[in-house]
Amino acid sequence: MAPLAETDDHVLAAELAAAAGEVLLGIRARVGHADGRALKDAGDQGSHEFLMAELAARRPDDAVLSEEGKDDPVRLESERVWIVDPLDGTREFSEEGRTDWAVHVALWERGRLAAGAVALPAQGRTLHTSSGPPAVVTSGDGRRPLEVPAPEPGRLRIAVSRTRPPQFVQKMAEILDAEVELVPIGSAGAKIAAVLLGDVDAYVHAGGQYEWDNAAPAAVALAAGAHASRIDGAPLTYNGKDPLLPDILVCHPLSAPMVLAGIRDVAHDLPG
Ligand SMILES: Nc1ncnc2c1ncn2[C@@H]1O[C@H](COP(=O)(O)O)[C@@H](OP(=O)(O)O)[C@H]1O
Ligand SMILES: [Mg+2]
Repeated sequence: MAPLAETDDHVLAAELAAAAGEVLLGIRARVGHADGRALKDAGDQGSHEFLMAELAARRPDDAVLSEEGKDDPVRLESERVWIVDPLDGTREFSEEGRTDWAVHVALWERGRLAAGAVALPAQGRTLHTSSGPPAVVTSGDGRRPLEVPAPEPGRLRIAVSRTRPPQFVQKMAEILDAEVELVPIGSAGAKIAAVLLGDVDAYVHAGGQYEWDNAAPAAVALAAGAHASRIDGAPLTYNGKDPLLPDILVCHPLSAPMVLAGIRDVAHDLPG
């Protein structure tokens, strides 16, 4: 672990997410894909245990909210809470050859997301916040600043869940004043990374999700200059008593008014 990680939360988030990714790649190689359930369980557990041990050692005073851990109410009194999803896109992790799964490590501090990292181990890259350029992507080729690319006029590629796309999204695609393509991708982190890397233009999700599914990706997206909000346009808030955070929109700020208006026109069960 680089010495900087001892004082810099961005560096720690990035290093832990990438290192947990290495743990997961090792588990995938060792357990194999023959028994999908066994592989999913080994991945969830192995990455969770690694992250819990590292956070306990490196930030002993901070609270942790992990998808795989028991929710400790002490986090509601804490000023600093790490919100982690040890393996997002568990289903895709268990499918041979798929690269759309991620490790999420975010830090919530006094009401706001202070740092975040999304490792995409099978893609060999990690997107994370930084104290230099606000967001960066690191890979074998080094490190470069990350800025959400502007959309091509008249075209909108929207990433959606492979298994649980929002009910309204097809209808919305039909009414938007653009050529819309729906792109199924696994993992919230992988979908938001696809927006930030320019592979798609937006991510729309509704119907269920938890803080660990989107805290780290939202932290990176906001740092990269993207729009990230609830699907009614309200800000995303974290470390709630109930960690349910069922919907999210991430896109370039230029696309946000059109997509928010499209959602408003077709969705009848919006929150709030
Ligand atoms: N309707 C829903 N209710 C609860 N969680 C949901 C959900 N839709 C998606 N998720 C969670 O969001 C993550 C991304 O999902 P998807 O790939 O379908 O977009 C997954 O996390 P995990 O893989 O950590 O369980 C999944 O469980
Ligand atoms: Mg998840």
